[in-house]
Amino acid sequence: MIEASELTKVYKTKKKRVIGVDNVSFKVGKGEIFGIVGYSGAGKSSLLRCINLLERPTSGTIRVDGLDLTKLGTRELRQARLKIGMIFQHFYLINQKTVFGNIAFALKAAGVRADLIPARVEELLELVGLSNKRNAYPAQLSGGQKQRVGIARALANKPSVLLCDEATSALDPTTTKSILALLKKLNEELGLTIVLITHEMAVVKEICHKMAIMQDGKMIEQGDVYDVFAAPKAPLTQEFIGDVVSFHIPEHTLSQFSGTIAKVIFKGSVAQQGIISDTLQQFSVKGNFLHGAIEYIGGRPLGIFIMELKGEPTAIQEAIAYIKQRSAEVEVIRDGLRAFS
Ligand SMILES: Nc1ncnc2c1ncn2[C@@H]1O[C@H](COP(=O)(O)OP(=O)(O)OP(=O)(O)O)[C@@H](O)[C@H]1O
Repeated sequence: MIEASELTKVYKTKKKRVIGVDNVSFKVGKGEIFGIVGYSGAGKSSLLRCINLLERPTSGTIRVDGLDLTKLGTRELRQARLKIGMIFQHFYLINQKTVFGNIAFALKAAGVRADLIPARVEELLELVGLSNKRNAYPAQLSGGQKQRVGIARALANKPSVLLCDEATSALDPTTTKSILALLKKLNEELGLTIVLITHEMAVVKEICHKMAIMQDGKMIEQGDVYDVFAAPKAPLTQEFIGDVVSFHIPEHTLSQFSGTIAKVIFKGSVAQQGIISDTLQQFSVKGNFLHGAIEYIGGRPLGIFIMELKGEPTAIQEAIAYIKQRSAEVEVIRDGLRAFS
């Protein structure tokens, strides 16, 4: 559906050369929601804008529905872009037009016959839950309602792809949830492929199937959201995940426990908790749960626990190795204190 290969975007100003996107490759399958996370300046907007060629990549290719957009002429590119909708953090609605007028404008601009426009606008208003606001002006709408107009406008020409540029960053948490729920509904009901950029990991956790982390123009890690949450590799990925799944135990609290402190992450089934207690019993290791939760990512449980393990050091090592074999990730945060004293 979307295939970016070795995309690079270099900005040249009079004084310097800035690499916005640095040799990035990724694929997004049809009907997937792909989230790109990174701090400000990481290159997210530049990359997103390369997908519909709002920014022309300096090198590399971008294929959407099999078409290499970098090879298209102006006319063909305009046609291809109709199949790639886009929404923005600041909505960019036309203030002088009503909600109806804003959506109708997108249809008119795409050359839709005038007599077909009203019915299609009504259909779109229904889809985004704004039928009762058709005659309102943007100034009379809340942020969430404005974004719904933005979404309706982006979907006017029945695109197969929707690009979301920090679409919920200007919204409060409750409104963010309702917009994310709408995007998910559109993804499921229309089979819409969505690429979103955000600095909020909660957005990715809420609706994305796949994700990537960007830093200094590069994609430093990518994969299924569940797998990345279960075993983040890059320190920046771990930092972002820590925003939504935090298991920080203060030093002074940890110092009250003398055993080995381990973080245990197990995937897929809540029942696996039993594996840990059975294993500890088998190896004569005592375990204390200090902190823990089961997070649901895309509906799949991911158990994350901080434990104190007490016993003979070799028994602890064996128990950890055994738990690892049984589908859990174990990271020793601190070795036992007394065991080594
Ligand atoms: N038009 C431009 N001219 C020169 N440099 C640019 C231009 N657009 C972006 N950049 C630079 O490219 C790099 C990536 O910027 P980009 O806006 O893509 O990052 P971002 O992750 O989207 O950040 P933000 O969330 O703040 O927009 C930055 O160093 C930025 O200054």
